[in-house]
Amino acid sequence: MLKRLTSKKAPKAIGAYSAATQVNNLIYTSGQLPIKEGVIPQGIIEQTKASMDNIQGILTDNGSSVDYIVKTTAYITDFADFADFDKTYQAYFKEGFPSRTAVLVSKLPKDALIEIEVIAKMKEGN
Ligand SMILES: C=C(N)C(=O)O
Repeated sequence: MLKRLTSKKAPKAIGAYSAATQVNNLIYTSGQLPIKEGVIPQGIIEQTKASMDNIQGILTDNGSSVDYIVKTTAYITDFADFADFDKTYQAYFKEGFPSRTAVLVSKLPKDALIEIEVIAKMKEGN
């Protein structure tokens, strides 16, 4: 089973992608740019929060949550931001951290500093 997912808690796609796709009991989000209320906030801390809030919204709207994230990939444009990104990111997790890959990239859409995508399991019964 393959299902395209949407969420009112995440920004509208800026291109040809769905907020996420569900395959069996796994949700694959698209890369979430740090768009909050239509704008990209300043700085890596606020941008990390915005991307993670978007991910949280997509997951909770679709029968999952950040506690069910299996794997995260974070794309960052400046590794000088890494410590602030990491500290902000880790506050979203209560029971250990998902697997993660952090990748340095030269540029992101809308000149964002970060974009985060996740693979998450559905909660039992969803
Ligand atoms: C923002 C994106 N995830 C994209 O353009 O693919």
